[in-house]
Amino acid sequence: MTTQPLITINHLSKRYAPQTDLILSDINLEIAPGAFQVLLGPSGCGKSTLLKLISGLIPKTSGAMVLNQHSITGPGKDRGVVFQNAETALFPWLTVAQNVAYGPKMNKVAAAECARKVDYYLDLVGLTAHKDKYPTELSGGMLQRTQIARVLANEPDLLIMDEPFSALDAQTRTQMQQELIQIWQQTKKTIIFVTHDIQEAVLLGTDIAIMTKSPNASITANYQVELTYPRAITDARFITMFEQVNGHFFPAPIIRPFEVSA
Ligand SMILES: Nc1ncnc2c1ncn2[C@@H]1O[C@H](COP(=O)(O)OP(=O)(O)OP(=O)(O)O)[C@@H](O)[C@H]1O
Repeated sequence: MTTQPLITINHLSKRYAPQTDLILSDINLEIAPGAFQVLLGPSGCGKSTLLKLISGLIPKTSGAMVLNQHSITGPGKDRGVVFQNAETALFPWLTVAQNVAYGPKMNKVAAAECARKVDYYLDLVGLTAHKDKYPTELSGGMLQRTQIARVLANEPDLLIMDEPFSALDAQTRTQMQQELIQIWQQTKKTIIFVTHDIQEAVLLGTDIAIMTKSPNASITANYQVELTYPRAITDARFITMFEQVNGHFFPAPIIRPFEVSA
């Protein structure tokens, strides 16, 4: 990495209770400013645990995490977290616009600036026409867009996303993936995005870190994906990347219909 990393993780380990296995063991990762870093691993390997550590929501067992040249010791305004379940992350008694305004208001941002931020981020996620609706009146995709706008309105350096699209139907998910790439390109935020979906990882990431199973989960590779956006799953280079990543989890070659012999 030639530029100074935004975040550096060195020899990070985590166990939840004394005398129990390490969930994460010796995690090492550098993330460049502006990267779209995907964390890809099997269910239960500790992806959410790693995100919670980076978010400062839980303490590490050992190792170091440095963000913007400061050690991570707790939650901070420099990080914003987008959760899988947007419904529980939003305040149901506030409208879409009020949910987005919540963070800036808490941070005592002046009313005019707060209104400007709300307008800007609602426009960015395509929700201007729905700003007066309440969360119960929104679709799954709209809920997730609201959550993204709400987090972005706090203008964090790092957007931390924990399987944000996994509860959505396939069509909405594809649309949200495309929209997220546009949001990322427009805001130039650094994103850490957890998924266990290999296709989603190759569609989105500039970098894809491969996690092994827990206990003692670690990162065995961090692929730089050289493909331009928007990416097409039918592109030969996409398929090559997919197969390379897939090989970490399913060593046998993928059998395609045209390869199956009668
Ligand atoms: N608060 C906790 N106390 C004890 N063990 C925990 C706690 N939270 C998670 N774990 C354990 O840590 C391991 C990793 O869990 P984690 O949720 O981080 O994995 P994950 O990769 O995000 O899983 P998934 O993809 O299924 O969401 C699991 O064995 C889980 O049971």
